[in-house]
Amino acid sequence: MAAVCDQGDPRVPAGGGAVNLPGDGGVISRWTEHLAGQDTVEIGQRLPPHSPDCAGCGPRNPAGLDLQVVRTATGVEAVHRFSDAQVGAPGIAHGGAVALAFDDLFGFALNTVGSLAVTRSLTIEYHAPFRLHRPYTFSAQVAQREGRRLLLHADAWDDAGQKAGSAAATFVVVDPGHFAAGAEQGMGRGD
Ligand SMILES: CCCCCCCCCCCC(=O)SCCNC(=O)CCNC(=O)[C@H](O)C(C)(C)COP(=O)(O)OP(=O)(O)OC[C@H]1O[C@@H](n2cnc3c(N)ncnc32)[C@H](O)[C@@H]1OP(=O)(O)O
Repeated sequence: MAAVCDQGDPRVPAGGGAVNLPGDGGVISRWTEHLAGQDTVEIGQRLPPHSPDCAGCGPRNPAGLDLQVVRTATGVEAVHRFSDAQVGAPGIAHGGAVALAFDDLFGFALNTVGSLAVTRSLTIEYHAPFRLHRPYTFSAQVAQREGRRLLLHADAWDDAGQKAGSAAATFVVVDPGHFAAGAEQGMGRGD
């Protein structure tokens, strides 16, 4: 099967694409192609970042989480340790950083349905504090599709198997033109 992620350098996803917006550096066209190739993604395979500068998964963003996401049988998964840069209360990850992790992981779950979509609503349940430097396993999947609406669910567990958080989101399917204004203004600091 064809790989959608260039394992050699996750900063440079493979592929081209028919949709090109000025100023996007090819990010939108590459991501659209990855989504279209969703049935070629193997279970356990790492997925490419949304962009090199993405706050959730971009390896080039020094303020980002640098999430490493893999495809699972039912959706996507990431094991993540929050760092000192994401501290809220002492020793505990900021709730907004946890929400970022869930939201970005939902963006990867789009690979299982092959649609480009954006977050319309996001609800987080914080069951327990997310401790800094401790590994948490985040798992997400698309639960339902109703027209343009995608209903998604995610959970996060600590390394003792206790649920630390869960999330529900509604994403709305958009076409690549949705990102045109942002692309014209530059999608990241490298553009
Ligand atoms: C660059 C590489 C790519 C990368 C792509 C992946 C990157 C993922 C990154 C993580 C995700 C993000 O951060 S995304 C960034 C944060 N999110 C955003 O910026 C989105 C901002 N919002 C918008 O642009 C807009 O509101 C849209 C596009 C989401 C929707 O606007 P619209 O197109 O006018 O659609 P609208 O008619 O309002 O709603 C569409 C349908 O959804 C329903 N709907 C609306 N709200 C809700 C709701 N809360 N719960 C249930 N259903 C709802 C409506 O009833 C309707 O149903 P019906 O009448 O059709 O039945």
